[in-house]
Amino acid sequence: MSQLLTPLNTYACFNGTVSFYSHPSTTCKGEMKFTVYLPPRSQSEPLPVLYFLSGLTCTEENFMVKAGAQQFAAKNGVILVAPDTSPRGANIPGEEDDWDFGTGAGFYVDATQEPWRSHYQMYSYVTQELPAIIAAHFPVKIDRQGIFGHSMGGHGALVCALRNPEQYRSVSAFAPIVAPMRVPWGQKAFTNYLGADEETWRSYDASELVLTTQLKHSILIDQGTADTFLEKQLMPQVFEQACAKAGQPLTLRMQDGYDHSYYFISTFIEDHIRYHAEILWSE
Ligand SMILES: N[C@@H](CCC(=O)N[C@@H](CSC=O)C(=O)NCC(=O)O)C(=O)O
Repeated sequence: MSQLLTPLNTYACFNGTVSFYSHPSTTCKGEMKFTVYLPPRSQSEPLPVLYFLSGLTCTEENFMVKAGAQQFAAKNGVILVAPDTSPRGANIPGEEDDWDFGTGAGFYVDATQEPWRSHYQMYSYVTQELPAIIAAHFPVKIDRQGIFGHSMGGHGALVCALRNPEQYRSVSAFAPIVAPMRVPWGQKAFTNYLGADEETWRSYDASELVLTTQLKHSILIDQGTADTFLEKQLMPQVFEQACAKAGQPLTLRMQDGYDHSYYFISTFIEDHIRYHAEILWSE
């Protein structure tokens, strides 16, 4: 597993630092990028770490620039990590053709189909390679990890947490794709990355996973009512019903008038970071 990091840029932020890094990924077989926010407390003690998975078209930069998360990470003593959303420059035919598939749209799955399987291994990258790199280079409490995300990244966060309940103590999401098997974005990605057999899709669908694995803590989801993707791509009611059936505690907050943008995320980011910090600092 590669541990070589190339520092790119560093910016002072709320008495801590936002830093951009690049590294050769053995999982994705190419150069990958991520950003880290180190709050001031990390200079004197190891801290919990909170991973943010971004949505379609995003890079490692969107969340750090637009969400306004750093001041609340500083206040609550958590390190933030935001990876890129796909491999880049893999030279796979068609990877740049669509904004909702290929580059910028890795969907946090391990592709099993050609030509994607050689590089598009975002599930393993996010759950294994990246945490190992973070643990090797930054002052994190490795037994205190949380994960959250937006849209495609909300789907990724829920799937990573439900498949690894011992690894992630807390999970939340903004406007997540909670039922990818039933919606066009998910069906397109899963058909191409995972193949036509829909049975193989279940292990990447939060509304299926929650029926068999429940988490210790309540899941927090915020969803805007003015989100243009709400009915066709997001369908939070499917996850709500699955959680009710499985007995999984869920706080689903329908936020009146909010859309799918980072204006929505930045409005509620404080609540999410406080939710994670309370769990990650407890016990
Ligand atoms: N085609 C548009 C819309 C793309 C978009 O809304 N992307 C969201 C995530 S959608 C689900 O995963 C996003 O986070 N965009 C980046 C941003 O900074 O807002 C487009 O190309 O923008």
